[in-house]
Parts: sequence; structure tokens; C-alpha cells
Amino acid sequence: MGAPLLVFGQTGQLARALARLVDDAITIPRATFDLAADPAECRQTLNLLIDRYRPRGVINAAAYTHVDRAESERALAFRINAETPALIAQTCARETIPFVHISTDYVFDGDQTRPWREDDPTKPMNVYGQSKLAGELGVQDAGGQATILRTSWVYDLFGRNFVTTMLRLAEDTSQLRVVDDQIGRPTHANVLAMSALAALGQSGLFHVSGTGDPVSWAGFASEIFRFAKWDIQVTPVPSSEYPTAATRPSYSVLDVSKFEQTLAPLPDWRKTLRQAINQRG
Ligand SMILES: NC(=O)C1=CN([C@@H]2O[C@H](COP(=O)(O)OP(=O)(O)OC[C@H]3O[C@@H](n4cnc5c(N)ncnc54)[C@H](OP(=O)(O)O)[C@@H]3O)[C@@H](O)[C@H]2O)C=CC1
Ligand SMILES: Cc1cn([C@H]2C[C@H](O)[C@@H](COP(=O)(O)OP(=O)(O)O[C@H]3O[C@@H](C)C(=O)[C@@H](O)[C@H]3O)O2)c(=O)[nH]c1=O
Repeated sequence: MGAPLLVFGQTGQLARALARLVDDAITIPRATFDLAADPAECRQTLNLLIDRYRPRGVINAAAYTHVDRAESERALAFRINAETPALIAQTCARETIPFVHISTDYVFDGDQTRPWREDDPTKPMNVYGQSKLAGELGVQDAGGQATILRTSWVYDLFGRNFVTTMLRLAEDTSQLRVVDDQIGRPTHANVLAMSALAALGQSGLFHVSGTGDPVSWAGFASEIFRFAKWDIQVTPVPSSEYPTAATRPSYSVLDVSKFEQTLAPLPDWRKTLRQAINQRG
């Protein structure tokens, strides 16, 4: 048996996609490695895990992803999304193990109308985005063979994401009000997982998402119901009519050309969404 791939996180969208794709992936649950634990405990657990598995690579699929809740759980979001990922990166750098960490489109303020490039200035509008940006900086500071993938609007057919939320809400109503002044591009968890595998052994920052025409959340919802052949009326509303604790960027389309030119082509988000919806049981 060769060296396995070590994945932090077990129940999340990315962790599960990696487990589906990679035979020798070892996914680590929160009960084994709690990223919210104090730094001394995290370091100790990390050392034990690295000694035990001697992995060929590490992917961090664990994160604090509750965008609205983060507004009132700032310290916890920073511990999980920034402080502990920096420790993981330091451990991987010391042991010369390739590391992939994931960040978000929410590091940008949305105040732009062309797709965001890797070197565009960041300015997160919410605590989740701030914590993820701090995570990027901590991972970069650690050095080593570390790659950061920024991605957007990740979904799968399970777990907590926009697709499962829309399908669940539509079971009880035939009308939904969804914001149409936040524009981005959805990314299936499998696409993110394959991108993370392609990025292992690289270094630096890459943007990754589904490709094709950008869409608003309302447009995304309409496509979900069109592919599911559900007769649901999606009423587009401005963000002001759907108040949330966290402010979200109005435009967070990522320019993925660096990833596509360097590593691999990325699929059109509509095609991936249609396939995923068709696969529902
Ligand atoms: N979801 C999205 O739309 C987007 C996600 N991203 C980024 O992509 C990456 C993967 O996200 P995704 O798979 O969607 O996330 P999910 O929310 O689906 O999963 C998060 C995972 O993190 C784990 N986790 C949370 N807190 C802790 C903790 N204290 N200790 C250990 N594990 C913990 C969860 O475990 P448990 O089940 O025990 O809570 C879960 O396995 C993250 O870095 C995220 O920030 C970027 C852009 C968009
Ligand atoms: C459920 C619902 C949401 N919305 C709005 C709220 C919000 O502006 C937008 C998206 O809502 P959500 O809360 O599902 O998505 P959100 O948690 O903001 O999704 C984000 O998650 C993090 C982890 C990321 O990194 C981002 O890339 C992005 O995917 O849709 C409606 O307008 N109507 C609705 O019925």
C-alpha cells in the first residue's frame, strides 16, 4: 500500500466527494481532529496523524461555513478557518507534504463587473469572508508546497447548500422569493474535489468554479427547478427584500483561466447541475 491522502473533515460536501473519488483517502472526523480545539492540542493531534499515516498529501476540507452565524461567532470562525489551517500548513511545510486549502469568493467585496482574478485586491464584506482571508494568509505564510483554491457556491445533492435548501423549501410551497442582485457561478462538490486533486503538489493561489454564464441566486434556483421539472415560481427580489445577518457580495464571479490554463478544464455549471439533478433517486 502506498501513502494515503489525508483529508480533514468527513461529513462535508468536499470531504465526501474526495472519499468517493479517491480509494485511499482517509477522512478525519471532528471527533478525531477538532479544528476549534486550542492550538497546542491541534498541533499534537496533527503530529500524531502525520506520524501515523505519513500521507502523500493533505487536503483541508473542514471549515466553518455558516455565513450568517459567523457574524455572531467571530472567534470560532477565525479559529476554524484561519488559526488551525495555518497550523496544518506549518506541519505540512515542515514535513514536506503537499497541502491544499480551500477559500471562497466571499473574500471579495463584489464591487466589480469583470470576473475576479487571483491578484485582485481582497476586501471581505462579512466575518466568514474575513476568516477565510485570514486563513489564506496563514497558509501562505507557512510556505511549503501549499495550494489555495478559491471557489464559489458549492453544492451537492446532500448536506447544507443552496440546491438542497431550494428543493426542501419547494416541497412546501410553489412560490419562492430569491435574490437576483448577487451574481456568481455554482460549483459541484465533485468539480471542487477533482480540482483539489489536480492542485496537490502545486503552489500558490487558483480560482476554481463551474464555467459558463454567471447567474444570480434567483437564476440558479430557476435552473434547479427547470432541470427537476418542478413547477415552482421563483420571484427575483433585491437583497434588501431578503435581509440576512451577513452582507454578501453583489458580484463574485471568479476568473478561472489560470486554473484552466495550468491544470485542467472546468465544466459548465449548468451541465453539471443538470447531471446532478437527473441523478436524484
Ligand atoms: N459550501 C460552499 O458554498 C463553499 C465552500 N467553500 C469552502 O470549501 C471548503 C469545503 O466546504 P464544504 O465541503 O462545502 O463545507 P461543508 O459545510 O459541507 O462541510 C464542512 C466540514 O467541516 C467540518 N467542520 C466544521 N467545523 C469543524 C471543526 N471544528 N473541526 C473539524 N471539522 C469541522 C464539518 O464537520 P461536521 O459535520 O462535524 O460539522 C464538515 O465536515 C471550505 O473551506 C469552505 O469554506 C468555498 C466556497 C463555497
Ligand atoms: C434560502 C434563500 C436564500 N436566499 C438568498 C440568501 C443569500 O443572499 C443567497 C444564498 O443563500 P445561502 O445562505 O444558501 O448561501 P451562502 O451561505 O451565502 O453561500 C455561500 O456559502 C459560503 C460557504 C461560500 O463560501 C460562498 O461561496 C457561498 O456558496 O440566497 C433567498 O433570496 N431566498 C431564499 O429562500
